[in-house]
Amino acid sequence: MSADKIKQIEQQHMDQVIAKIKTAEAKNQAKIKQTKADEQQLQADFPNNLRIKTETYSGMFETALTVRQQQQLLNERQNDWQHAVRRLDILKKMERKPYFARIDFQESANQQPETIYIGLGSFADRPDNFLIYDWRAPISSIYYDGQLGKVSYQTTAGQQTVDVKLKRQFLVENGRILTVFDTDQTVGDQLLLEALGEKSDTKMKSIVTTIQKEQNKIIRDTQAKLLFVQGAAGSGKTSAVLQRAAYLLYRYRGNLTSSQLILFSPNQLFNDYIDQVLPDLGEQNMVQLTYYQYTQHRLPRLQVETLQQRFERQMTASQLQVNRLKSSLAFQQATLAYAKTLEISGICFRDLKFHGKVFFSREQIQKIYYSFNQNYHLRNRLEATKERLIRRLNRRVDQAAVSDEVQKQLQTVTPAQLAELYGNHPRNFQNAEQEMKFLGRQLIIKEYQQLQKKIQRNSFVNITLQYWHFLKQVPQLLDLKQFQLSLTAWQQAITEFKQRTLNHQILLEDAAAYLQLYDLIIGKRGNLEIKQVFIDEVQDYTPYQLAFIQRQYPRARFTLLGDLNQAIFTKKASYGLLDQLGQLFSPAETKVVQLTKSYRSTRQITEFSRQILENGAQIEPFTREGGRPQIFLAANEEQMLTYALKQLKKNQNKAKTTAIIGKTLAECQQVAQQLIATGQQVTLIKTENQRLAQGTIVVPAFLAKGLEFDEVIVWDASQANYQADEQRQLLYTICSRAMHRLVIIALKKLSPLFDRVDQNLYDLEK
Ligand SMILES: Nc1ncnc2c1ncn2[C@@H]1O[C@H](COP(=O)(O)OP(=O)(O)OP(=O)(O)O)[C@@H](O)[C@H]1O
Repeated sequence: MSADKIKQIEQQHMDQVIAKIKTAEAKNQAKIKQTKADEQQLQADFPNNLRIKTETYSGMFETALTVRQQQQLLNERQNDWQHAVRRLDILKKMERKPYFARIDFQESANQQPETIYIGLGSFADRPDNFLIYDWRAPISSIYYDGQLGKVSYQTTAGQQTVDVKLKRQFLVENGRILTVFDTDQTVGDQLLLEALGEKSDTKMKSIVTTIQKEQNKIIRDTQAKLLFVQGAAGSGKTSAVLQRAAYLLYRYRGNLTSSQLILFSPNQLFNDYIDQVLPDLGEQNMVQLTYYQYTQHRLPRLQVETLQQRFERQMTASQLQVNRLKSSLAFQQATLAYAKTLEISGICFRDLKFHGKVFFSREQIQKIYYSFNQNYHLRNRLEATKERLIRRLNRRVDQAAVSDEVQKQLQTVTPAQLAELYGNHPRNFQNAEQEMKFLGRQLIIKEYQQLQKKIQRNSFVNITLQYWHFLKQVPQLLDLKQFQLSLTAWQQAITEFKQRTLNHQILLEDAAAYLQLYDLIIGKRGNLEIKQVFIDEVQDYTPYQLAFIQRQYPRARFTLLGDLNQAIFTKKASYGLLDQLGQLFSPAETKVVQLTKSYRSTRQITEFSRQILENGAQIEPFTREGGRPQIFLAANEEQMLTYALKQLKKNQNKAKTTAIIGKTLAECQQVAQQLIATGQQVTLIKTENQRLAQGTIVVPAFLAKGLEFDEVIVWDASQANYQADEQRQLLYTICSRAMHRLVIIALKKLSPLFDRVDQNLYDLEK
């Protein structure tokens, strides 16, 4: 059959499906209206149906029951309504693009071939007559997994094998089929090529129509407790994990909701960049946060080191070793061991004060804390202490209530104040003494409530002092020599920690251990609700941080995605990460998937940037062609600027997004200023709380993580700026942000980190 004929027949089919989708939309709209009307009716009728009976206990019970029932009915209507609204949203999307693929297959030789169409959601015009299958349905897997011929897929009843006869892809716009590709005509990659050739956007798009086989494995895995994805820059890790979240929500519908998923992102800017993907797939967004946000939220009194501070912090050799120690699992083990010793002695408390005077001294509190027998562990020890403190507080309040001073004060209150003191309390006191005691208590209770809150919130635990005490114990708990550290160097680190806390500051590497110790002392239980934790750019987490996160979500399965070659914070230490993870998750329940093909950049850019790495050989470029990267060696700053302006002009004509990526924020501020002075429209991205913008942006490397741009101009990749070997991963990360064009500008002498790159892979201008 000719291609035109195929297209025509397929269009007819699509038209029929769209007509049915439209009918369903109308029905859905009616349903939305109906459920809303029902809800309003229910609300309006409520006062008529409700008979308030409060005279007797059973009457009150009956009233409460009616209110509960009403609430339940309302909730049901609300759910129906939300469900219908969401469904309508998907139908509207499907009306424009009902499906993107068709598969013909035979279950066995003597059975009729079947045809299915695959789209964003499933759609049936009658029960069991599916016109479209959800891309996440078990059968849809064969579209992503294999070529023609025998292909297996996983069903709830086990593995099933079918013979795939036809695999057809459609490029659709507004209900019109633009192109049809049959993958047996060796144009399987055509659709992918089209997708990758598109312009960059300030929002990430879903990859549902072109998920690759390896990515499909990540998306559909339901076995592993730890799924670790090591993938080259641009290999689709982030894309795959978002598709995975959508898949899991579908697969466990009814048992899993988006509020039970959590995603740790590298920075807030990135969070914003990816927040459309799940809604585009018809799912609600999950909680997205950064590790910094998590720790800062839990440490309101301290200023946790920001991304920029962390990136730009200069460390001496021994500070680097201290950092390595504080990042390690050995340090975590030391924290746990130290906490255990606190069951016997050594806990640090602070005085609880009232009106500036000591109310419970720390010695008193400590005495209570250690008065319980050895069966009391940290958690119940603290609980029991709090209980006793509250009891003592109550006794003191009772005493104060009948004191002469308070009783005298009572004589002076106005009738209105008196009425307030009585509140709703029935006035059936046994005697006048009881009544005066009650009123006295009411009068002073507010003042004491502050103290009570302090007790409830564990304010009497001096965690900073405790952590400092712990740091001092560390040489007894682990071998400093293993971290090439002398005792003096360690003591210096303790002094620095103390100095910082005096200024209310804490380093990110201290935050995990500090919180861990606090959690152990107060016996904080993990969040049992969360079922899936996703961590993107995991190479920038330390083993300690991962261990800490793992303890926060004890019931969750973990998907960790990263590229050890892009460790811009943890640098080479990240190469050992996988080994360390082996200590946190059982190897039997761990699955490691490698993604080696890089989709983001043109072949020329990937071939160039992988050579910056010492071990980049296994990164495979995707065959999308473009120009060779350009390197420009400028003699002075003026030339740098002129060259950059020339590049920007080219892109502005094509309405492309260009990112000028500098090493530090200071450098970026300077470049942006200079460009603006020449009349250029540029957006400087200074903090992670900004939004990405179209056009030209100037962004420091540490914020460009995970993002991509049509063109990247690396600002000043000179020897002066990128010299040390530990900058290699940073340079690779920056270069690999480019989708279509990569330009590198350097002042005077190019960074030696490019020495490894084959000179035929780029154009050099001077
Ligand atoms: N199967 C696919 N179909 C279409 N586009 C894809 C596919 N896989 C990846 N891409 C595209 O490649 C680009 C890079 O993907 P993504 O950002 O998910 O990669 P990554 O591995 O997280 O990269 P990095 O580590 O550099 O942050 C995106 O534009 C994405 O849309």
